[in-house]
Amino acid sequence: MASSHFNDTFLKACRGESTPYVPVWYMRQAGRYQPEYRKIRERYSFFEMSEIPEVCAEVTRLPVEQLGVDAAILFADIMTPLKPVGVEVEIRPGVGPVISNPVRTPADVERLGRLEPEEHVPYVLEAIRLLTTEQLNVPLIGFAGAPFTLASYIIEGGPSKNYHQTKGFMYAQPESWQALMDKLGDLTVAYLKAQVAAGAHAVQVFDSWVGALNADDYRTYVAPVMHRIFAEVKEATGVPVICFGIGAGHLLKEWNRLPVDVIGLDWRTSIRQAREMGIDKSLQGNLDPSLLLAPWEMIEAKAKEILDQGKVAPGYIFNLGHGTFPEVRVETLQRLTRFVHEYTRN
Ligand SMILES: Cc1c2[nH]c(c1CCC(=O)O)Cc1[nH]c(c(CCC(=O)O)c1C)Cc1[nH]c(c(CCC(=O)O)c1C)Cc1[nH]c(c(C)c1CCC(=O)O)C2
Repeated sequence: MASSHFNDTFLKACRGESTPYVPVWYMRQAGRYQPEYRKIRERYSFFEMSEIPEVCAEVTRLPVEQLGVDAAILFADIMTPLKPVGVEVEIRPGVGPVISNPVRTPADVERLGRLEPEEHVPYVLEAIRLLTTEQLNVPLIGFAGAPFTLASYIIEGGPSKNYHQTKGFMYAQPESWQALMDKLGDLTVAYLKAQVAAGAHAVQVFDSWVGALNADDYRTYVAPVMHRIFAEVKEATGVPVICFGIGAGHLLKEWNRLPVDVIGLDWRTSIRQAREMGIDKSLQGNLDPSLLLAPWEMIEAKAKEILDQGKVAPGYIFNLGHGTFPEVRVETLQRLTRFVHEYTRN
């Protein structure tokens, strides 16, 4: 451990226990808004950065040291575990993952391989070991993309606005869709279990784009695999698990039935609304990241409003409603972190 004091406020809040202040971290807290990140990125591609354990660990640590946040998140991408099982993917700046051999047929689903974490992503596990045995004094969050969101990239071949190909595949080829969910579910369970075995203290599953489905279709086509992933990871590891997605306010009641500890909210649903809907898990979120470009007074007023709703009960973690982005100033996130800590310290 970097210092003798391990800050476990984030883990306590995940478990619904009381904390001396509201813990905070930011989605995409390692990224191009940091001059130090941009400097390292000049020398490596995205995947090179995350595949060299020392570089991965350095980039993961940077926001913890720079912003004073209460948790680190592994520097990798949701596409990381798909590369070794046959998905040809590159990360294009300003675009995201682009896949040159998209999945379009049942035969394409058959061809996807099985993930053996120690063999296929040893660098991820090595970076986690470096971070958790000596470098960090805050918890490390491991993560994975959820099957629907991963499927959306590998079927569309890249980012999408309406997910026609993905949902078309789901409706037109339900058996093959099920096979795909099973495969991606196995991959996600193996990947998350390996991350925790290597030292990760909690895991977040990003189902960023699942809000494209209505609640009935979510129940039919996606909820079973999500249930299995969370149940198997919880059973095997016992660490807190977080479920997050964008534009998924209409799915919150479905998520509340999953065996998760924390639900991550985007900015469309307030903490109060989620509680009024009967969501009884710990909550994480949800300042609109666009607000980070507004004058400080506006950011502070909105943060206050969110914190006033969150801090009334244990089981709350401050975060953004989605990732931070290149135009955000480091100073803004530093100031916001200080504000969250000071405003909620009891
Ligand atoms: C959908 C999704 C992706 N990746 C991820 C998601 C789920 C969360 C979300 O909804 O944002 C998850 C992710 N991607 C990254 C992390 C690392 C940890 C962290 O949050 O700091 C995490 C947790 C690094 C990254 N992943 C990516 C970057 C930028 C890479 C670069 O330096 O060019 C980073 C730091 C690339 C990426 N990868 C993806 C996108 C949309 C992009 C951004 C494209 C861009 O705007 O340039 C797919």
